[in-house]
Amino acid sequence: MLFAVNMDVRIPADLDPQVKADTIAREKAYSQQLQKSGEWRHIWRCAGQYSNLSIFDVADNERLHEILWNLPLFPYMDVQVTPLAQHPSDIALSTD
Ligand SMILES: O=C(O)CC1=CCC(=O)O1
Repeated sequence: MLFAVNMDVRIPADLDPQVKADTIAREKAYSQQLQKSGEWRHIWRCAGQYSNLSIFDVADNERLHEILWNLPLFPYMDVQVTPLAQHPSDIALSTD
């Protein structure tokens, strides 16, 4: 199942710099592990924002929830999830 996930990162200004650096490093390692496994298909920076737009390919809603809930930055994020369906105009689906 494909999902588009928008993550807006809102780290408090008064968060300890070492905790912030450690959390961001753990976020990167966690994300890259899931990219290698194929569940985190794409990650794009939303230009001009501390946000990303990511595409996940996971077995079900529960697996997506597990992945998002365990993001090290999750406590500092606003997350929006959009389930994706095939578009009928997608030329990849065309039999013509
Ligand atoms: O910087 C971000 O957009 C938050 C984030 C998600 C995965 C990652 O490595 O950083």
